[in-house]
Amino acid sequence: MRGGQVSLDRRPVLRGIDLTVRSGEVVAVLGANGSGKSTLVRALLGLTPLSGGSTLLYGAPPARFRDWWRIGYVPQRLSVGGGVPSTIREVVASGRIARQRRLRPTSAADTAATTRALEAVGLADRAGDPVQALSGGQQQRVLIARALAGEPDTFVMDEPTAGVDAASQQLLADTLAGLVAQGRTVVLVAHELGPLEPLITRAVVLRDGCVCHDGPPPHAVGAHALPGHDHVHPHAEEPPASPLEWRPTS
Ligand SMILES: Nc1ncnc2c1ncn2[C@@H]1O[C@H](COP(=O)(O)OP(=O)(O)OP(=O)(O)O)[C@@H](O)[C@H]1O
Repeated sequence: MRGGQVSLDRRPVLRGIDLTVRSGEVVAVLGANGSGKSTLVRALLGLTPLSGGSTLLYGAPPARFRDWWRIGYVPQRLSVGGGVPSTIREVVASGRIARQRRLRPTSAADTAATTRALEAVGLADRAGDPVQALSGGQQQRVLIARALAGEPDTFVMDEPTAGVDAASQQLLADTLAGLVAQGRTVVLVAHELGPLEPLITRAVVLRDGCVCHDGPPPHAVGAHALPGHDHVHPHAEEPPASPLEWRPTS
């Protein structure tokens, strides 16, 4: 992103962000409530339009980007509205869509990747359950599994551990560690890094829509010690984001 600006309700939310994420980096986007973290990751992916500046995905503007399978996006919340019941496996399997050719049936590779993803988040034994019946933390794990199932090159995760129990956070950290060792790239929004902290190679801290720190994370201090940290609590009143809004455009 170069000079990225976003205004929401005519209020500037991002005020000129320069950010280049390189292959293999594990970037934590940190900052106080309302500093613009979620807006930044959405704008990086073209989900929220820029009012100024530009953003490129693997060299292409989002409108012309075609290789959506390369990016696994974990939004902040799962929306299960619409009255159509989905099982955990169905939601996780939808992470394969960007890899599938139109009208091509599900392959053995799709099924195997979905099963691996379910195992990686500890939900394999509940694969047939409706997602509507899950707690917030369990739904978050479904969203993580959906991204894992797509076997992307880059993971973009908006608070992947919010509301997730300690054992599942450790499971995610172990899974991500393996993927990072294989050269995958990770950008994640976090308030508490927890078990993810050792993986982080770079911290980008936002304050009022500007980057106020960009560099190595201070070790063994956690997100709370970073400049600009003034977070109080995660999003209880916010409406859920739709998991279906992110679609490959090709
Ligand atoms: N759809 C919207 N319309 C208007 N304003 C919005 C919208 N979404 C976010 N905002 C505002 O933009 C600012 C940045 O929001 P954003 O969700 O990006 O912050 P954040 O750093 O992710 O916060 P949090 O830590 O609470 O998740 C906030 O002031 C928020 O109220």
